[in-house]
Amino acid sequence: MTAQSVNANDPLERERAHLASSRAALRAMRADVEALDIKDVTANWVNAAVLQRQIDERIAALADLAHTPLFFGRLDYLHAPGAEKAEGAEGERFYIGRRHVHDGDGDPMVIDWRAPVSQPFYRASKKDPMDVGTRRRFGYTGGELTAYEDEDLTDAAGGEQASRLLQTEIERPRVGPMRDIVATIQPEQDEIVRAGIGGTVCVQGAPGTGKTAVGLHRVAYLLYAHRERLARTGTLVIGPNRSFLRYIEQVLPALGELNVAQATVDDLVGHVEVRGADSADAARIKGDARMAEVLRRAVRAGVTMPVEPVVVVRGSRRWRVPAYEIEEIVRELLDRDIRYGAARDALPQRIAHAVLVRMEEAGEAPDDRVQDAVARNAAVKAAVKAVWPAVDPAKLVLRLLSDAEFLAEHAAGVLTEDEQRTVLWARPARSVRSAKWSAADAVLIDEATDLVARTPSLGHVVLDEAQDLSPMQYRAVGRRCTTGSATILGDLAQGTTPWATSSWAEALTHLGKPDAAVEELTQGFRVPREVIAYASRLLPAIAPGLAAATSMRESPGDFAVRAVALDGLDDAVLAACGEALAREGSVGLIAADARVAVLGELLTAAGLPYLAPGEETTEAARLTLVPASLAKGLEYDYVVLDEPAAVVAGEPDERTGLRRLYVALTRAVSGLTVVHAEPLPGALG
Ligand SMILES: Nc1ncnc2c1ncn2[C@@H]1O[C@H](COP(=O)(O)OP(=O)(O)OP(=O)(O)O)[C@@H](O)[C@H]1O
Repeated sequence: MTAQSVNANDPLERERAHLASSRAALRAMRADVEALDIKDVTANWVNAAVLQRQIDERIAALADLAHTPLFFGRLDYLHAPGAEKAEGAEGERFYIGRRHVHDGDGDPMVIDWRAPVSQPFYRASKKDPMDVGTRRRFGYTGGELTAYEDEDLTDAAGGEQASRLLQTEIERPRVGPMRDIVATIQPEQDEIVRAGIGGTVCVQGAPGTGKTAVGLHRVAYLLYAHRERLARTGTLVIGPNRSFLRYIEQVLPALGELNVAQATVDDLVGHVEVRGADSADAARIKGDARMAEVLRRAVRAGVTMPVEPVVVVRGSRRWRVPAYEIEEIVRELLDRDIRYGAARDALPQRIAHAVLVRMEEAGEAPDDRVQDAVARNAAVKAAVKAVWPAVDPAKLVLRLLSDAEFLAEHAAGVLTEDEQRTVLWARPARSVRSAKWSAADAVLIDEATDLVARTPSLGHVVLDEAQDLSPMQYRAVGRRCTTGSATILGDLAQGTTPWATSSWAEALTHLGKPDAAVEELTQGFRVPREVIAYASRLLPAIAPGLAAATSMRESPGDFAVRAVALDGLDDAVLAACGEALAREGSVGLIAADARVAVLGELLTAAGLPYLAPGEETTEAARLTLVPASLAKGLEYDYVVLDEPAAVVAGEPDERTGLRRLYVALTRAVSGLTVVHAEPLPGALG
């Protein structure tokens, strides 16, 4: 492997020339789209608006961003791809980049990283060169092409060597939001990114192993490989909270994908305004999958067997369907596995059919229109209303949580009496609007809504930080991809909810994808070696059996644990922040939620401006004050961790506390300073 820097008249100049002409070609592609005149092709303004929006998106996607290099790699194939590998068959050269660029003749100048031809860039090795002779990686400095590095894949004898450019990319200081990793996706990551759309993949990975990155690149890949299908069905990325979503929101647009929706689980089930909170016990029971059975029973409980016949009067004739026959229809609908609302819609037609049979027996020849008319007949409507009443999902849940008898009736044998008491509201709510709904209640309403009418399925859903979901939340996500697939990302050791999952097999079952493959990522790209070793001391207590991540970072990282006297804590924390700010990159001060207000005042008094998590760090504003509860998924170059014991004490039980601490300890990219006055918790002491 050779790394080279600027040197006139060398291959680097030729590569720069290719970059310049590729950029010119991209500008031309953009100009072509901008010049499109849609006046002649659209007959009405609705079409015109839709088309114009598509054109605007295409123009945006064709932007030449100064700081995202147009290509980052080159593959020299030994033969033309697909051609006979006969002797003498000529090889072909492809530049690999974020998007496809072609010249005026339509010949490719840059190939999209997601194209099949690009795959060897990520996967080829000396053992399996995939018909590639040379793999070239490019190095950029501020948008300028400044270096390249070649790997001769035909030289099977020479060992595999780590790439300098890859190493530089991994060690690069972080500022601003999350960035894409297209230039450096690793083989085991690529396998997940390019997994087929048909299957659901679940990824267990220690902190910083690239789960989020892999999930986002997988959506981008699927959109490329199945554009039409996913444009129709939709894609969605689910993250734990707003600040996390803001942190990741620029990755997909940078890859040219502007139409991927983002949401939290709470957003998905936003049927009511959430203003209340549950005790941990109540939330755990409300999140238990057994609640689905309670709801199923409660929804169907409104169905009552008819006692009266239905009598339809048409003209001078009366048609009578006896109660027992309607009961048969109702029983049959109950037995069928269809939604409550769909069955309710079917019932009038079924009763009308029974009337029509009688008409035919009497020698009439009614057609479909007659059946429709009978189905709309007032007597039929009244019967349906009595037998199969409409269900308002929110009202139903309101009643379950307010009315002990109603709950007992449907939870009998499913929830214990104790559990029933725990979920019942202390003060029953009067209306859906005035009720103090909790997040778990909203999930129950979502389940009830789906029992009434099927939730539409998306084409692909990415679920990040999945370990924190309750079984009922998994069900809520699962019904949004019943006919599609999902990518489930998480780390059992980072589960910090009282209902956090302890097994992926179980989680996948609740999600409705029990056959999904579970993959594990162990190579860590974020946390320095010493820091991950320190944090991993907590693993036996928080997730026995899980392996610690390795660290791909060569620099050992700065790591310090400072014990101070109780009255010296605040000053020591300020000093540590000052030291971190003297370095390059972002700084995160992570503290127990209860300490955040005090620390905020302290920073302000010290003249240190700070941001909230999710607000974009810039060169000018590099310090973020992070409540431990929002640290998940985020990363900072330097982390100052305030009083670990307080972080642990902020959680309802010790294991959850230690897991929260594990999350906080694994946010650092270049260095971590732990400042404490109280004894260090658990295995850290
Ligand atoms: N192949 C790669 N090349 C370069 N950087 C990478 C690669 N994979 C991951 N990274 C970087 O490592 C960091 C951690 O990645 P990411 O946030 O996706 O990890 P994670 O597994 O989701 O972590 P956590 O469990 O803490 O949420 C990010 O800065 C990401 O860009």
